[in-house]
Amino acid sequence: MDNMIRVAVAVIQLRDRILIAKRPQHLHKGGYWEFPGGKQEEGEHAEHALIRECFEELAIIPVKYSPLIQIEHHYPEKSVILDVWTVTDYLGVPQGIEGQPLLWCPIKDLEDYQFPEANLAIIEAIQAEMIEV
Ligand SMILES: Nc1nc2c([nH]c(=O)n2[C@H]2C[C@H](O)[C@@H](COP(=O)(O)OP(=O)(O)OP(=O)(O)O)O2)c(=O)[nH]1
Ligand SMILES: [Mg+2]
Repeated sequence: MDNMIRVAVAVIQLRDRILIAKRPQHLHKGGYWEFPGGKQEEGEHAEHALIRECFEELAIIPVKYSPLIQIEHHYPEKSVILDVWTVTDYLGVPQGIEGQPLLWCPIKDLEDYQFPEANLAIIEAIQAEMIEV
């Protein structure tokens, strides 16, 4: 489908925690928790979108990252392909550059937060693949 929106999503891991952010109220899925990220631009490589979104939303630069999962999801109002990456090292200290609240959530507690529907599969992948250290 050519009206799919491709989204780069960063699962930023520090030991047994993942960084989550609260989506600004005025956006699609506003008020839900999310993994930082955003829309891939026309002609942009997926990795570049990941790095750019981390910088724009958190002021960090990922240096160690790998693909985790790709999810196609159809919301009533739009269809997305979430291109999800695990980020295990980065430069800088994450800050909510767009005023979004940030939280380092223990991996085992992720299901206690309200995420968009498509994120269920991401949380399952995190809990299945990430070894708690
Ligand atoms: N960033 C992010 N987006 C998600 C997640 N789960 C999920 O369904 N989405 C959807 C919601 C949005 O429709 C889309 C991401 O768009 P976005 O609003 O973050 O895009 P963006 O940062 O480029 O922002 P903008 O273009 O609206 O300024 O993907 C998630 O965990 N993180
Ligand atoms: Mg975003």
